[in-house]
Amino acid sequence: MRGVTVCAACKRLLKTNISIARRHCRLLSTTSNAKKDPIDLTEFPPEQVRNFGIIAHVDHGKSTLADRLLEVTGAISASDKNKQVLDSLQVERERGITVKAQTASIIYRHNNEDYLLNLIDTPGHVDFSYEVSRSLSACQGVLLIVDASQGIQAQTLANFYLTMEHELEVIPVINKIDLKTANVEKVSQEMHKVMGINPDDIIPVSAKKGTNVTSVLQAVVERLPSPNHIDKASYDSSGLLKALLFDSTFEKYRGVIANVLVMEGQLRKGDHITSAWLESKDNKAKKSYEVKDVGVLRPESENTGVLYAGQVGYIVCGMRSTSEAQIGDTLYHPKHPVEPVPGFVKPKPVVFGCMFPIDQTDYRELEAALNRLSLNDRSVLIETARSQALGAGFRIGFLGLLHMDVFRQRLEQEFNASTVMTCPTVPYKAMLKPSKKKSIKEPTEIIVKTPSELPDKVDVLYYSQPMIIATIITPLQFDADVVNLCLERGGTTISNTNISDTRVLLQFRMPMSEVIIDFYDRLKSLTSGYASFDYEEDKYEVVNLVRVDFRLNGDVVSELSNGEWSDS
Ligand SMILES: Nc1nc2c(ncn2[C@@H]2O[C@H](COP(=O)(O)OP(=O)(O)OP(=O)(O)O)[C@@H](O)[C@H]2O)c(=O)[nH]1
Repeated sequence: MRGVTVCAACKRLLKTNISIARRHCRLLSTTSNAKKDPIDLTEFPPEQVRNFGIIAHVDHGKSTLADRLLEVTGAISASDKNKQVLDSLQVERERGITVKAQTASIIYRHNNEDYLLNLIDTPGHVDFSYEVSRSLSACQGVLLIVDASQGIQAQTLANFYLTMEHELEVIPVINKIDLKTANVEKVSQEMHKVMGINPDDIIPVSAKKGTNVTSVLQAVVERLPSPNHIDKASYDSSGLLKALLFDSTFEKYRGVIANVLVMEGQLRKGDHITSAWLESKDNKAKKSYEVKDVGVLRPESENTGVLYAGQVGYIVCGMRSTSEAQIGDTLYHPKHPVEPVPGFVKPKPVVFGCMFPIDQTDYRELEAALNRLSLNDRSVLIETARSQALGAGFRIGFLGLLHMDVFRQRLEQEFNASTVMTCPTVPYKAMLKPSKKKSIKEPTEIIVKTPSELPDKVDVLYYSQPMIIATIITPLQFDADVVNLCLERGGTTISNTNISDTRVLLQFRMPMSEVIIDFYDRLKSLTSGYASFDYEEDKYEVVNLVRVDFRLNGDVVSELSNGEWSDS
C-alpha cells in the first residue's frame, strides 16, 4: 500500500483484514491522485468484469471521454498534461486522430462492489475500421458516442452496424452538451429514427467538462453483460486455457506484446503456450512459447503474473514476427488443445501503392521496418515489387488513402525509413483470352495492381473495376451539389432519405477509382466541411477502359488499357 492514501480506520484494518482495507482505500486513492494500488485479479471473477469499446465518428470525443473515465477511476491524474492519453503514437498526437485501438483496465466501485472495466478506445476514421471490428471481438458492449451539435454521421452508422454484427449491447451517449450549438433533443430524435435507439436510454455528457461521466460508468456496470452472460464461451477459470489474441504491438526489446482476452482457464507467467494457427501450419513442429510477462494495461502495463477467464490483458512470450503472432488466433496449453474461436476475416486492401528505399542499399532495412510496423498495424498487405527506375521495393495494400499516408509517416517517425511512394491505384481485374501460345486453356482472371502488370491489350477479353457503396450524410441545402458530384464521378443513386428536417442520407454505387484521389476533399469543400462520408466494398463491374496512374520523372501520368498514355 506504499504511496496510497489510507484512512485511519483502514490503517487499523490493515493489520487484520487487508482485503477490505485495500478495497476501501483504493477508492480513496482514486480521488486523491495517489499512486495506484497493485491490482489483485482474483477479486474479479467474470461477473465483476465488463469489457467494452468506445466507438464514434471522427472527433466526436472518444479519446476525451476515455480520459475522463480514467481520471474518475484514478487510473490517471486530472492534469492538463493528460490529454488523449490513449493516443500515444506521435502520428496520433500530431494529427489529433486515433489510428490504433488502445486498451485500459480501470477499477470502478459500484454499490459497494469493485468492478474491473476494460475499455478499448477505437479510431473513428473509416480507414481504420478494421481496428474497431477486431477490438469489438474482445467486448460484450460499447459506448456509442454522438456529437450533440453534429448529430449522426456516416461513421456513426458504420460503427453501429458493426455492433449489430458482433451482437453487442449498446449504451448510446450524446457528447459535447456544453457546446452552445448542442441540440440534444434533435440528436436523440435522429438516433431514434435512424438506429431505433430509445431516447430514454441515451446519456447526455460533456467529456470535456466531466459532466455525467459517472452515469456512464454506472451504465457500463448495470447495462452491459459480464463476459459469462454471453454464450460464446464458458468463461470458467478452472477450465482449459483458451485465449483470443485480438491485437498486438511491437517493442524493440520485449518483442510482440499481444493483447488477449482469456475466454476460459488461466494464463500464467511461466506457462508454455501454443496456438491453433501454429499447430495447423506445421503439425510436427509443435512450436510453443514461454509466457515471460503477463498483466493488465492501466493504461501502462502492470505485471500481474496471471489473467483469469473473462479478463483482458497483455502477454509477452518471445514472439518476434507477424508469422508467429496471428491476430484472431486462439492460444492454449500445448498438452490441452481446445476448439479454436473463429479467426478474423483478413481485411481486403482497397488501395495499392509501391514503396522503394531512396537508396537501394537500404532495402533490407526497409524490409525489417515494414515487418515490425506491420506487427503494430495488421491491416496492410505487403508483397515484393520491382521497378525499372526505382529498383527493388514493396507493393503495399492499404485500407484507404489516410491509412497509406499514416503508414508512411509512421515508417519515417518510428523507424527512420525514408522512402519513395508511387501514386495510389485500385486493384483492377483483367479476364484473359484463352491462348495456346501462352498455355491459357480457358478465360482466366488476373488482378492488375500496377501499370507494369497491365497485360497486352490483344490478350484481354474485358476489364472490371472495384465498386463501392458510398454513404454520405449532408445538410439538406447541399443535397443537389453532392448528388451532382457523385453522378459526375460515375455514381448511380441507391437511396436518398431525410434523417431530420435539415439533413439527408444519400447512398450511391460508385467506381472506387473515382473516390481514392480527391473525392473526399471535393465533398468537404462543396459542403463547407459539413458532409461525412463512409463506404463499403461492392462487387466488381465490367469497364471499357482502365486507367492506372503512376509517376514518370516526377509527373503523374496515366497508362490506359488500350495502350495509350495521358496526363491525369
Ligand atoms: N466542447 C467540447 N469539446 C469536446 C468534448 N469532448 C471532446 N471535445 C473536443 O473534440 C475534439 C475531438 O475529441 P477527441 O476525443 O480527440 O475525439 P475522438 O473521437 O477520439 O477523435 P478520433 O480518434 O480522431 O476519431 C477535441 O478537440 C476535444 O477537445 C466535449 O464534451 N465538449
